[in-house]
Amino acid sequence: MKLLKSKEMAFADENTIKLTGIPSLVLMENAGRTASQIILEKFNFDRAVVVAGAGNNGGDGLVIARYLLLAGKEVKVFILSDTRKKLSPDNLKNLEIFESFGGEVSLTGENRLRKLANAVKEADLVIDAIFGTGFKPPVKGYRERAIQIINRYAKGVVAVDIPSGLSTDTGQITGLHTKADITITFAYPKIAHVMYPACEYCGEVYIVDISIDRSYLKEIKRFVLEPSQLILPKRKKNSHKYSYGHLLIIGGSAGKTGAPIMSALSASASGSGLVSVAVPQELSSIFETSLIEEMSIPVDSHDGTFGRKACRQIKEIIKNGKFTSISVGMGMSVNENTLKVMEQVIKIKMPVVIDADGINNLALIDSFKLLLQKRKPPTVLTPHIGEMSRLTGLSSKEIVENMEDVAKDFSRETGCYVVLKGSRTVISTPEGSVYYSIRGNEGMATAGTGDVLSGILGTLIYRLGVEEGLKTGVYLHGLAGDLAARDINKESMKATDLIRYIPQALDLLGSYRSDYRFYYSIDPLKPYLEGSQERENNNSFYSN
Ligand SMILES: NC(=O)C1=CN([C@@H]2O[C@H](COP(=O)(O)OP(=O)(O)OC[C@H]3O[C@@H](n4cnc5c(N)ncnc54)[C@H](O)[C@@H]3O)[C@@H](O)[C@H]2O)[C@@H](O)CC1
Ligand SMILES: [K+]
Repeated sequence: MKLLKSKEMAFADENTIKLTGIPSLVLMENAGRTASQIILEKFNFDRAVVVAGAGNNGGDGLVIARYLLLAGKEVKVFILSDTRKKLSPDNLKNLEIFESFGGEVSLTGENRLRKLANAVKEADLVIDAIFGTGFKPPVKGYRERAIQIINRYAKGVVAVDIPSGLSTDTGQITGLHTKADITITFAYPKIAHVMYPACEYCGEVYIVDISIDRSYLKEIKRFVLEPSQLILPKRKKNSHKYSYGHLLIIGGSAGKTGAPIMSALSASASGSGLVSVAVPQELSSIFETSLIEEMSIPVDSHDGTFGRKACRQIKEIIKNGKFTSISVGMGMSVNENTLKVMEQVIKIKMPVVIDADGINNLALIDSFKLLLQKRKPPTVLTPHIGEMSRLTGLSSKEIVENMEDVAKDFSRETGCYVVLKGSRTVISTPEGSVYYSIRGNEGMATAGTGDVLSGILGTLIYRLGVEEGLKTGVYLHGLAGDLAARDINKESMKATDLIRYIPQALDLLGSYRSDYRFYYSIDPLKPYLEGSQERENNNSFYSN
């Protein structure tokens, strides 16, 4: 599904209203009606308080208030404005409708905050409709105090569109904001719903189809990866091992033999027909004993790393072998000879995934951007934040706060695919598409998980084509991590556990089907991934 910024959403809203003839009040009705349905399904409650702002987010809140009233709930509405004159036309209209249905509304400027606090204390649930996509920081005065009241006293919070006080277009926190149990957004998710730390305050995110004309968003090439949209590798009955590719892994050095081994095992688990690992000769016996199905190719070594002749030998190996893609860099170390190996590898006309020390070596070559630009076959770089910092000279902070732009700029400049790994992983393509993955968890912040990814990606870029291979590979890797976290725990899980969970992750992706509904969760696999601890913590109040 697409992932939007507030301006893009406003553009689609405005054009839908102007050019399709659907009135804005109908969009608001669609938004509020389905949102109230979600609220009634997800929560057991009698008393709700709706805290509404003066804009259209508040208008949505008033529609929700009406449907909750019709459902027999006790509903109190507080509008954070000192006068009705400041309300947006659709907000005011829905306020009047709500009142004609017998609803109770308090205009809450400076002086009714005590009343609001008492109502919030007594309520089972607060609907936060203060600010939506029209929010501009900072929050001040009585609105700030209203948010403090919600944060202090609310037993449950539903955010309409976004927790009020969060800025839609960034994962960064700009000031005080509400903290929601669930967030119900409209048409498409926005950046704050998926990027840390903001997304932690959204709770589970639901997306409601409000009848926006999608043709106005054709140009947007920013997506959240969805399991139903991913292509999976398939086997043909009439086939042989060469039908499924031969991945060449290049890496390893003394003390870091585990990295290419994990990469090789992951490649086999994700469906590579054959896997070979080119390694420093003196470490060869380690690979011979650790790898059974995968082959190792010893090359010249010196002091536990690649030797002087390794570069030429690797060139020959590739010339004479029938490889279909290369993953390079895992545990390779950085020295004069590995630098030469990297210089050689990027000249080879074959799709390549460059990871870890492959990136660190590359960053030391003066003209590395030029060399990348010159490459005809696809190049994939899989940097974590530190490696991206080495490639770009940007600080970690700059990268974390602008993952999409940093990855996109690098792709544009070099013609490479970038898989920028962090608490969220962002994929960017040379054509300017960006994919966000919401899969994976903090348990994967442990040594070796990147090596696992390099094996999966090296395999799937051949099996599925580069773009689809990266999308499926990144999601699969995160899903294996989420399954491991569910069954083991986030502290104890290790990179090798991820390899063990690749089969189950592939099965889950293969069996998952989605149906069209007026609303859906941003994470449809969540029910499959809840650990025993989460299941126990789910009290009957938030029932799903
Ligand atoms: N037709 C549409 O455009 C639709 C809009 N929808 C809703 O409308 C929302 C966007 O509505 P709006 O553009 O009216 O904006 P919002 O309702 O998000 O917020 C804007 C209001 O808050 C005020 N405001 C913004 N930042 C402030 C601050 N820091 N301190 C004090 N006041 C502040 C603005 O002056 C304005 O009154 C969406 O989030 C969504 O909930 C939905 O009803 C679906 C259809
Ligand atoms: K809100």
